[in-house]
Amino acid sequence: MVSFEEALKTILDNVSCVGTEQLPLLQAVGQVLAEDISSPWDLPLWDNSAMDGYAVRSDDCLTIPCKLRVTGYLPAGASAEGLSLEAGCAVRIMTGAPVPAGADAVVPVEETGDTSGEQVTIKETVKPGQHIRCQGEDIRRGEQILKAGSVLRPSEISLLASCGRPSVLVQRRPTVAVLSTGDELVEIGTPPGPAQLINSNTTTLAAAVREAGAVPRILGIARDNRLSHLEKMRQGLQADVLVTSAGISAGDRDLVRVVLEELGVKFLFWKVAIKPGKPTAFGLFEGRPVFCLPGNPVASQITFDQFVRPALLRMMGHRRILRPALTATVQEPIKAGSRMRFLRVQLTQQDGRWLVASAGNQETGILRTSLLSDALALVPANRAYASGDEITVRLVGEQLVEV
Ligand SMILES: Nc1nc2c(c(=O)[nH]1)N[C@H]1C(S)=C(S)[C@@H](COP(=O)(O)OP(=O)(O)OC[C@H]3O[C@@H](n4cnc5c(N)ncnc54)[C@H](O)[C@@H]3O)O[C@H]1N2
Ligand code: MOO
Repeated sequence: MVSFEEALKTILDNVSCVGTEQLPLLQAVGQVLAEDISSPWDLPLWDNSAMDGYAVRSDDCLTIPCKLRVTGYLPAGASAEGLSLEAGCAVRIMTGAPVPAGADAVVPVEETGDTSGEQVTIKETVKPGQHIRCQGEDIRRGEQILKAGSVLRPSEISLLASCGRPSVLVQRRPTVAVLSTGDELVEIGTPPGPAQLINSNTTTLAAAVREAGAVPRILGIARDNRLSHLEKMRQGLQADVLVTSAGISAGDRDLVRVVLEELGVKFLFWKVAIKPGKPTAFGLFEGRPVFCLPGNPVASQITFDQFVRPALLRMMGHRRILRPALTATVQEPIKAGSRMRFLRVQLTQQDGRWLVASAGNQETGILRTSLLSDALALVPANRAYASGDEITVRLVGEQLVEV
């Protein structure tokens, strides 16, 4: 049996990006850039006004107040070509409009008076260069603005759009086949009969695949016989990644590993010293990862989050692949166990410290506890904690703050 750390390392050492694709900007949000980007032009493209007001020559405004003659009007979108500001003159200008030749400052309208006629009074001191956004002050033409490996957030998209890029080369999202196994399962929509239960793991795992940014392919249910497993798994092995649920422990009908081996999957481990999630297996089929997760819904969710999610993120080119961890203070004693454990916990903040408390019954059949938890506490094997001890917790889900 491998340790949690060994299992994660084995997985991460054996996965890599699956290829690139050219995508329109909007479809590329959240993906990882696969090319370096240089700007084709200066940004700003030309000197422009940062305020609604008057373009002036600062030398004309050495004595305050002063009066200038208004000789033009430049709304955003108007061209300043051929326009040159004479001494003693001002041009009415709007935010974003090009600054006319000769002007070296913009005076916001609030700092002016007597603006009705052909004159304007400048009421405040004018510094050369004020309220002018200079050509190229942000980015120079030819300058590298984004490196391959950058994650495309709205701020990266903003730069790409400003550079006139309609599409970009990004790391492709892997396809992930999701297969549940078991004779006891019925699909959502069919009321479960005696000894039957709803196949919830398929939808849960597909949702987690989508949340990670990859593309789920639902294969349905493989029944507990070799032929059914063979048929579904052949399909599943065509995807970039195969994730199976259940049928991987010691039961008489636990066929997953045997059939995958028959199809050519080479397993690198098939048990991990963690609770929940001991019967987790990982293998490769023609270099593509195959994850076999335990059937217990909580175990399958936790093992997906700890093993499959980081692997998918790495396959999409992300460098940040682990959920954030923090140190929290234990409020109730935690007993030692023989395997490393993931406890579903709640976090609260007090006097700048994080306090951690169990989110409820930790049995792997209990779904409610997951709903109530906002982190997983990582309890090493054979380690007990007393109240007041510090423990590492890993946040689950997106952590936002309420208003
Ligand atoms: N002798 C041993 N028995 C078990 C061991 C062991 O090491 N030795 N490990 C236990 C642990 S821990 C777990 S976890 C389970 C996992 O076993 P499997 O992955 O083989 O899963 P199953 O036995 O087929 O099912 C477990 C449980 O989950 C329910 N299930 C299965 N599929 C789904 C689904 N798609 N949606 C919702 N629920 C599902 C299933 O009905 C069972 O209740 O094995 C222990 N036993
Ligand atoms: O360790 Mo099994 O993975 O829950 O309950």
